[in-house]
Amino acid sequence: MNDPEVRRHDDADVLVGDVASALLDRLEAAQARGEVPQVGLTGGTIAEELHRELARRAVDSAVDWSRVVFWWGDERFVPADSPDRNARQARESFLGHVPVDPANVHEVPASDQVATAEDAAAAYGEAMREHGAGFFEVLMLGIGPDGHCASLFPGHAALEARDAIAVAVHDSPKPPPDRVTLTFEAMERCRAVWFIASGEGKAEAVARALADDGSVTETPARGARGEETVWWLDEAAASAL
Ligand SMILES: O=C(O)[C@H](O)[C@@H](O)[C@H](O)[C@H](O)COP(=O)(O)O
Repeated sequence: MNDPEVRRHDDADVLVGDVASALLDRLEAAQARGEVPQVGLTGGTIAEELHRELARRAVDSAVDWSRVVFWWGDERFVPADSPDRNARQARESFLGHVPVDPANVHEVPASDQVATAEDAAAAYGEAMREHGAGFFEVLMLGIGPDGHCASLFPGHAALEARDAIAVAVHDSPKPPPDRVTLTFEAMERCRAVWFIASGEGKAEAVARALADDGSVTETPARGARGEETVWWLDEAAASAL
């Protein structure tokens, strides 16, 4: 597991363009090796911008979208058609605009499909085991001002989860309160974990996440590491480094 790499960009537009370009290149390379790459998407505002940019660039890329498998790093435990669902936002901004194979898009079960967030986490983890995932080519993550990533929030029990791919989260400080999140253990099985962060509002959390010392309990993003970990930042988000 390598040390995190930081890649700085002038502004959010340049940041989103570079991440989109790098992701498309990585998917093409994986497919050229005969692989069917698995990608973990994330929620959040800069992720939405990335999704729109990917949809714009998809038509000119060599990626065979029917041979890319999509998962989510976390999801809100709300009804499937809720505007709060990360999957709904990703379908509207990205997946609905590229020819993915619906069988390759694995949403976390919603609150109108299973009884509890615990059931959703168990089913999602089982789906990942069945499909040989957990070895994501790339897992995308955002970071909150409090240093959370996915739905791993400061001081929450999910930070300590072991022997589980996904767990339920309740009383999330970021609404909605009930969620499902990948665990740090699942993230460590990813070839690459890519954080994307934009704006002054993230600068302090980014600096805490990348500091030489600090606690994962206080800044969960410190605990999210893949075989490689890249922080894609604009200058505003990098301004406290
Ligand atoms: O489900 C979620 O809420 C997201 O997965 C969450 O982890 C998000 O990535 C960060 O909170 C950053 O969100 P913003 O980019 O909107 O600040």
